[in-house]
Parts: sequence; C-alpha cells; structure tokens
Amino acid sequence: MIEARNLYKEFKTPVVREGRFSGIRTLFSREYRHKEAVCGISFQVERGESVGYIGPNGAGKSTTIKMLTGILHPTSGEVSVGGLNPHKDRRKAVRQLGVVFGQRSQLWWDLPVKDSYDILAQMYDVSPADKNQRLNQFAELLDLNEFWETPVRKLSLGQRMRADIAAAMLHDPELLFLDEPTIGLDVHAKVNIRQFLRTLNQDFGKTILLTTHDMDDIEQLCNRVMVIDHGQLTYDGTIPSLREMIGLPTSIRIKFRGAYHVPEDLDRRAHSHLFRVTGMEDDTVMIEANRTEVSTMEIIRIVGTWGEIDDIAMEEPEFEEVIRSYSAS
Ligand SMILES: Nc1ncnc2c1ncn2[C@@H]1O[C@H](COP(=O)(O)OP(=O)(O)OP(=O)(O)O)[C@@H](O)[C@H]1O
Repeated sequence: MIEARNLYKEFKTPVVREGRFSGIRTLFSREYRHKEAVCGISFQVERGESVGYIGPNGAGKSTTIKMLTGILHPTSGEVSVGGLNPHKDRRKAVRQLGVVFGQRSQLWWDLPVKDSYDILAQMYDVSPADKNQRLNQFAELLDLNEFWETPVRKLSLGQRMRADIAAAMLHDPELLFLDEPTIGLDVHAKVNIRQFLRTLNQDFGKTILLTTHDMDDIEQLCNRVMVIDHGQLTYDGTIPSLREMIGLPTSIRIKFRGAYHVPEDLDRRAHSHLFRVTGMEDDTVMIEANRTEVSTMEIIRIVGTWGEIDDIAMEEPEFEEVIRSYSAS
C-alpha cells in the first residue's frame, strides 16, 4: 500500500543576516543552511496494517508524512502510495488517502461543520447518497450530531478532531495518515478517537499510519511501530519485540499466605542475576525480573520456596519508558 525507497529530504534555508537592512540582505543572500530532515529511509506498509511512526521532536516524522502525501517533494528517493506517486499523480493519489494534522484543521473555520462536508464532497466527487450514508455512520461512531450546525471555530478541540477525522474519511480512502490526532485532548476524547480509529482499521480494513508522542495511542492502535531518529529509521517491528530488545525489567508483586522467608544470601545464589528484590511490605515481596532471561514459572518455582504464595501480580514496563530507554541507547 505504501512503499518508500531511500527517501531523502534536505531543507535549504537562507542564512539570516543581522544588522541594518537585515531583511533585504537575507532576501538576496546566497548563503544557505542545509538540514537533512530525512536521510534515506525505506519501508513498506501493507494494506490493512496499522503502523505507529514515532521519534523525538525534530526527528523527521512530519517531513516523511508530507512526502508520502505529496505535500513535499523528496530531494531523492521514491514514494509509492497505492501504486501511485503522490507528488506526480497528486489528483489520483489524494482520492485514496485521507490526512489529519492534529495541529491544523482542513475544515472551513467560519462555516458550520455540515457545510464543510458539503464542500469536501463536491471536491472529491462524492455523490450525495454516499456522503449521507457515510456521515450517518460517522455521526453515530463519532457523535457528530451534537455540533452539526456549529461553526468550526466554536468547536472544542475534541469535537474539532472528531469532525476532522470524519472529513478525512468522507471520500472513503483506503489509507489514513494521522499526525498527532490526540494532541491536547482529555482522556475521554482520546478514548473516543482511538475507538473510531480501531473500527476503521479492524472492521473497515483501512490502512493507518499514525504519528504521535502519546505511547498509549501506539500501544492501543498499532501492531507495528517504526522509530525515526535524526532522519534515520532505527527500528521497524512489533511492539513486543521492541520491548524484548530493550529488556526493561518486569515488576512482580508476590503476596504470601502467612509467614515467608527471603534468603539472606540471595545475592550469592546461582539464580541471583535473574531477578532482584526491590522491596518488602507486610505479606508482599516486590521483585524485578527480566522476562527475556527468566520465565514466570521459574520465578514462581524459586519464590515458592520462600513461603506459600497467595497471589502474583505482574506489571510490564510502560511503553513510554521502553521508548525513552530505546532513544537513550
Ligand atoms: N520547511 C522547513 N524548512 C527548514 N527546515 C525544516 C522544515 N520543516 C522541517 N524542518 C526541519 O527538519 C527537521 C525534521 O522536522 P519534522 O517536522 O519532520 O520533525 P518531527 O519528527 O515531525 O518533529 P515534531 O515531533 O516536533 O513534530 C527538523 O530539524 C526541522 O526543524
């Protein structure tokens, strides 16, 4: 569905002059600063996938999305979206893709939401019957009716985002690009939007490429994640294998029934490198273990010799922490 081959983008900006007539001197400057925003990345996304595209600020995420959607022309490399070049075949390509930029709306600021949909339907040649059928469906899933007649500028951020996602899907594209779709939203609004995106992907088979700084978005919506840093793709794979690669410890709380005894020479025992005790309170012992090195069964077998186990609770490291650790490595 999407193919990027050796995609490269360099921005060239004139060096800003200082002092008298600086504006005019900058305008005629022949000195440029070069910024390599995307440095030769390649990947493929298959139809029906939901892929998270993440990385620190300035890593090159938006620049990539802009090249994939035909807004920016790559300095070199090739992009194909649904078999088309989004820059050269722009008219045809936009029909099969929807784009949502969380920070910017594609709706008409002063018009009621429903009028924006009428304009978009005309622009994309969507018949009135198709438009109504889709809007009815979206209205139900995204609760659009509560602000149907409201001018876009008066919508709350959550309402605006719901209206924008519906707008991006009005011409029924196969592929949806989302750049920070939950930025600034409260928990309830995020849940609502994630639910809709899940429905689009799982029930309607739409392909999703999602850029976000919210790791909960990624964990809840994506089966694959690509990490970009300084313009280079540093990871492309599943979330569980990224977790495994980073190997952050799992926290385990073991509750004992009655008395228990943690051996004093635990540090010197053969299994000491597999886990460590991080705390004890009343009937509970907390340990941290790297589950790529030791199985849960093995942990139970060892701590079972300390007393009678009543309950075990595991807490995997937050995905946010995994990513932080990955970026720092
Ligand atoms: N139009 C432009 N002209 C010059 N430099 C640019 C331009 N657009 C982006 N850049 C630079 O390219 C680099 C990548 O920017 P990009 O917006 O793609 O990053 P990002 O990963 O989307 O960041 P963020 O998470 O902050 O949105 C940054 O250093 C940015 O300053």
